[in-house]
Formats: sequence, structure tokens, C-alpha cells
Amino acid sequence: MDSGFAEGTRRFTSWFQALPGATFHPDIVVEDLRGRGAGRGIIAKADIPADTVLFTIPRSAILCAATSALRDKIPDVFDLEGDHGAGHSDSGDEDGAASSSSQDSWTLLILVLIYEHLQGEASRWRPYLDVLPPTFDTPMFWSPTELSELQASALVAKVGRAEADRMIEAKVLPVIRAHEEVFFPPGRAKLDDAQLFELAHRMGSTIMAYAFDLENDDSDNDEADEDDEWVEDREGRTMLGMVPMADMLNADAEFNAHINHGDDALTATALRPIRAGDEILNYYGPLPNGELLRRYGYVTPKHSRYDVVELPWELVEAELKGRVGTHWTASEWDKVRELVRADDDFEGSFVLERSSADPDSTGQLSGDAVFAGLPDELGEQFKAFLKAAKKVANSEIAARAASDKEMRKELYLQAVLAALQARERQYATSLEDDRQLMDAGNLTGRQEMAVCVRIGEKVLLREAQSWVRRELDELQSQASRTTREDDAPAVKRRRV
Ligand SMILES: C[S@@+](CC[C@H](N)C(=O)[O-])C[C@H]1O[C@@H](n2cnc3c(N)ncnc32)[C@H](O)[C@@H]1O
Repeated sequence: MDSGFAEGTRRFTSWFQALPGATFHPDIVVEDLRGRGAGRGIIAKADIPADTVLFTIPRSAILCAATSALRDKIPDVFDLEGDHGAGHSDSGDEDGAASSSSQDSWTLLILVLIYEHLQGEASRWRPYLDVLPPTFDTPMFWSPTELSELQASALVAKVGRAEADRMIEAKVLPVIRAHEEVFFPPGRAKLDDAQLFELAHRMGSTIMAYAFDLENDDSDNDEADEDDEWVEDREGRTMLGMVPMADMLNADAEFNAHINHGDDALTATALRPIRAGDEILNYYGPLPNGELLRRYGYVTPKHSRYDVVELPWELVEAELKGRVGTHWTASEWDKVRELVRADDDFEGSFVLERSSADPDSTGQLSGDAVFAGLPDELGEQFKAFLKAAKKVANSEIAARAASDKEMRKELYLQAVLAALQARERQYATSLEDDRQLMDAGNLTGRQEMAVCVRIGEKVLLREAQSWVRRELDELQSQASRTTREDDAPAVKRRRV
């Protein structure tokens, strides 16, 4: 392995261990896991008992708005009056960052990271900044050809490159341009806008994949928290920060370590016994692989249990129209559509997902995740459609379905089944094609992740179709039982 990478790890680890108040267990080590596409990670060198403190990060070592010298240099910018509570996973105002120059915890941390990066050797965090990645595999950085591999995944619409560009233009660049003497130390060449854009994207992606919400989870201490500069007391919002070493932990849906947020320090502890050679893993939450890819730039087999797929209402509506409204005029159809959309609760698409138990207190999962039903809201919207059809287009079938529960259920299930099939056809390749592609093993890393995401969505669509078919079979056997009972001789029926 190249010496620069190893040297970076060595310098970072020594720097971390020398921090006042930091601890680092002698039986763990930061390792080069690039061979399995996981960058750096932390491995146990010997068996470690449950509840062992693996490492401790003093809060003074966290890189954030409260610790960086940038806050004292441009205090006005750090007045959080305009904070809209941007979280770990989303980049600032969704509804047009360009409309406001007020900062939020997300944009402030981007500014802090740019500032510290530009200070070079003078930054307190230099050995740490040196091990943060310069490039990312998140779809934000994919070419149009690479993005096209996601096919019909709803992830494509969530990449958010344009929103991120707007946010950088409105909130990051103007601050740097207005305070160039602060950001560019003497002797350091100024960066042009294109270079600053690239740097801001890099720091935004670093925050997305590395930053922590600095909550204080000591619930007995709520009152004291109000004066704690680490925790914003307004509406329970927290501060975003970069936590050296805690963010060297990779993660999976089954994990063996947890970061506790204490008053003076954050500690990583073992949730269960960890064997020598095992990787120490944190948890990013029950995320579908698509979301893991969007935020962190990787996918794992264990996260596929949380995969989701979106079913657009348009597809269900088209199937319903084919069943109840073939004779409608264009204007009747428009009115039905409008009426359904006029409802405050109208949803443009529905997220299908499996039921899955949470990981237990030791970070382990038991039992399979299963597709156990369609979203209740989809059923409600179907009823709203029938109501609109009855009212506007005088649909006889809709009127009958409104009063006949079995007929209504069958109509619903048939329409949803056809919509699920139509949804599957929106992907350019079939599930079987994709499995063959995976097996052939000649995909690039990004292609493989895209194929994994679309396979996950197609598998879920198939599971949803099987569930609907079972429901339809059940409905039919119920109906034939009722018919048989109705046809049976009265005396026999009484005995039953
Ligand atoms: C908080 S960092 C963890 C440390 C990181 N591996 C590094 O070298 O700096 C999160 C990043 O690590 C990688 N990562 C985390 N868990 C992973 C896993 N289970 N498999 C592959 N990569 C993983 C992803 O690139 C992710 O964006």
C-alpha cells in the first residue's frame, strides 16, 4: 500500500492520542481497508469485552463553529438567527437557498472546513483534515452516464446538485469573497470561483458523510443543556461538528459500537464482545441502500432489508381510470384528477417498504424483513379517487365499489398490482438482467452500486406484487367459500 496513506494514518493517530483528554484503546488500530472499498476503518487487534471504552474524544477536539477560530474572526456571520435547522443529511434550505444569505449549521460548517483547510499547517486540525477524503463516490459527483445506471430509481431526483450549487453561490462564496483576508492567509494564492465551488462541494460532501449532530444525550440534564454552547436550545436543534476518530468508524446495519455524547467528551463503546480481527462498526440508521449511496457513497448487503421503492400515484390512477373511467370525457377525467389533488392529504407518490424489527441493544438484527402491506395512505387516496369519480364523472362502477367492500378491495388490489408491474417496466433492464450483470462481475464500483440500488427496488416491487396476489387469492377464496355456503342445503348450512 502507498506510504502516503499509511503515513497520513500514522500522523492522524499520533495527533489524536496526544490530544488532552483523548483515549485510544491499545487493542484497536486504524487500518487501510481500501482493498474492500472502505477507506480507513478501525479494527480490533485482540478480543475486546462488551462495554469497553474504545476511544474518547474531548469536545475541545471537535471541529465545529464553536471551536474554530473562524467564529471570532467573522462573528456576524456566526449569528445563527437565520438557522432553519439544516440536519446531518440535507443541505440547507430546500426551498431556495438562493433567496437568503442567512447561515445555518450546515453552511457554517462548510465555511469552517474551508477556512481550516486553507490555513494549511496553521490549522489545529491539520493531521485530521489530511485523512478526510478529497473525492467522493456519492451520486452528486457522478457523470450523466453513471447517473443513468440508476434507471427509474427515485434517487435520481434526490441527488440535489443544483440545490447545492445554489446554496454555495448564495451562502458560501459571498462570505469568503467578503472576508478574503481571513480565509486566505498571507502568501496563499487566492482561489477563483470555480475552485471555491469545488472546495465547497467537497466540504459539503464531507459533512454529509462524516459530521455528527452534537446532541447531549444525558436526558437528566435537560435544564443544564440550555446554557451549553454545544447544544442549541431553540426547538431542540443541535450543532453539526466533525468528530475526529469517531468518524474513522465505518458502519453497517449490524454494528458493535456506539458513540455516547457526554458533557465533556464523546466516547465510543463496544456494544458486545468484539473478536480480534473484527471491524468496529458504527450505525447510520435504518437506511435503504439508495439513501446510503446518496449520503455516504456506498451500499451494503445488510442494508438491503431497508430498501424502499416509490410508487407514483399517476400509475395507480392510470390503472384505475382503465377500470372505472374508460368512457369518461377528457374534461371529466381532468376534474377527477383535480379533485383528488385538491385534498390537503394528497400524495404524489407512496413509499413501499418492508416491516423490520430494530437492531437489538447489542447492534444485532434478528428475523427477516418482510413486505407486509401497502401504505394506508394509498388506500385512503384510492377511496378519495372513487369519491371523486362518483361525484364528477358519474361512474357506475365507482358507485358500486363505494358500497361493496369486496368489490372495492378487488378493484384496489388489481389496480395496484398493474401499477406495480408498470413501475417495474420503468426500469430499462429487468431484475434478471441486473442479476446477470452483477454475476458477470465486470462493473465499475459506481455501476455496481447503481445496479445494487435498482436490484433492491425491483426485488421490493416483486415482493409487493406477490403480497397483492396473495391478498387477491384470499379475496377469491373467501368469495367462493361464501358462494358455496350460499349454495349448500339449508339443513347442512345450519349445522356448520
Ligand atoms: C464516517 S466515514 C468512515 C471512515 C472512512 N472509511 C474513511 O476512510 O475516512 C464514512 C465513509 O466511510 C465509508 N464507509 C462507511 N462504512 C462503510 C462500509 N460498511 N463499507 C464501505 N464503505 C464504508 C463511506 O465512504 C462513507 O462515506
